[in-house]
Amino acid sequence: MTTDERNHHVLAWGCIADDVTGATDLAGNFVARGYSTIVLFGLDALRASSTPESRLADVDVVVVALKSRTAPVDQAVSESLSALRFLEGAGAERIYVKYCSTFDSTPRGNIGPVIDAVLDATHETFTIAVPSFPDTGRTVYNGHLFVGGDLLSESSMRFHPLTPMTDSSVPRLLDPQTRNRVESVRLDEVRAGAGALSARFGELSSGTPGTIAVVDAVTDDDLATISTAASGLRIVTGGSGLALGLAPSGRSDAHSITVAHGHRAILCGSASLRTREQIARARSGGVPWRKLDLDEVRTDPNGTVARTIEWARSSWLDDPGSTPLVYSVDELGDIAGADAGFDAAAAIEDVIGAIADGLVDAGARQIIVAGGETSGRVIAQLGVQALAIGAPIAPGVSWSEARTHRGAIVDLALKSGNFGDPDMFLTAWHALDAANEGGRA
Ligand SMILES: Nc1ncnc2c1ncn2[C@@H]1O[C@H](COP(=O)(O)OP(=O)(O)O)[C@@H](O)[C@H]1O
Ligand SMILES: O=C(O)[C@@H](O)C(=O)COP(=O)(O)O
Repeated sequence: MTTDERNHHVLAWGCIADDVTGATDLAGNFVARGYSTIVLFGLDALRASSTPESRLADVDVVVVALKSRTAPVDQAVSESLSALRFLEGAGAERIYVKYCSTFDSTPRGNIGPVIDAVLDATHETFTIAVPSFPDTGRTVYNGHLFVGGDLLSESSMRFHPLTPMTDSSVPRLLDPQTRNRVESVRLDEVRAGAGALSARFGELSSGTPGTIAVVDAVTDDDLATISTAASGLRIVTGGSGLALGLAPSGRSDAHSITVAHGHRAILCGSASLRTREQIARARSGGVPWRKLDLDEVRTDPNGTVARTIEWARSSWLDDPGSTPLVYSVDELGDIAGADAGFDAAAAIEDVIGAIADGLVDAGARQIIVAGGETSGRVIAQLGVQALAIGAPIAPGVSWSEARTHRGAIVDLALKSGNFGDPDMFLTAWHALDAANEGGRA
């Protein structure tokens, strides 16, 4: 934390994340570099923080978590601008626009329109776009995004229920979304070193309209070079990986959360390949499970919620340490298309949100939620306004501490669809168990 002459709190970074798991992913990476970081949710949380000093004292980074990735473009832009105004009011020196490391978007947006709006509002004309997050297998080479060595368009992301990714070229994906010029900065230009790269950014930053440079990065060292070269930029954009390129802050107290005592549960609305692997591994590991029935969700959502909560209660009665798992997709064929006659995605989000609320009322205090959209719904339903970041579980996933609208303290692991080891639903609890003695994780 730094302070200016008027002893006014200055944030090193203010971040605008387009979904909730993405926000905790980014926050975890800032924490890993020693920045004390808080995640705030949506506009209500921002209004509640109109006197940021109390909530933001001793914080280096604020990540505002929106649920704007698949919102209508106008809404995504206006919410992002509200977040920007809040962050600027809170004294943010630099702004980080966070989107998915698999560039989840449609030809209309929302990545391009949000970047355009943030550049306009800050009177900046140049920024970089860096989706790479090598620790999770996402790399960019010659402008092409790879997921674990496969082109994005040949990865499981081509089947995403909301943002199917069928092209791998980041410049080609971004171009129809933005009013700015899109340029590609290749790996050899990155490997030429931070000085040369910074000069290249300088060349690209002249002229009208403005420019968004999609920068290749294959390793954490590339991210460090980009981060150094971009140190003069007020606005940066990317996945969370770029934060890992920052020099360490030197702070050793960046993460710490209360270990909440109570039952455990796992809630998955994610259809991602890795989540499906984690579900299969948990089921074969003996975790009690319940798969949501789409017909029942459509015809009797309230009954579905009530029966699921009752089932979880009976699992805990049988074994108080059990981790009941609720999910909706085993295989791609389970995903209801637009022809299902109802908005299955929204209905499942609503049901999982209500189940989360009921489970907390029933005593759940440690919960894994899989999927960004799903996590956004759960956070809204629980009325969570802020998250503190705790122990890491896997690249991009950490435990966090929340206070619900009824005042319960709950530890949450909000897991991006494709993140975490296949056995994460069995092993993520170890970080809390290990910290139990001291009560902090
Ligand atoms: N069986 C299903 N049919 C259609 N949509 C579904 C189904 N199960 C889950 N969904 C929806 O798919 C979306 C998954 O998005 P998200 O939660 O971000 O996870 P991920 O991106 O990992 O798939 C959510 O809106 C969820 O409600
Ligand atoms: O950048 C990433 O990959 C993640 O932070 C992320 O945003 C993933 O989104 P979901 O898969 O929708 O959780």
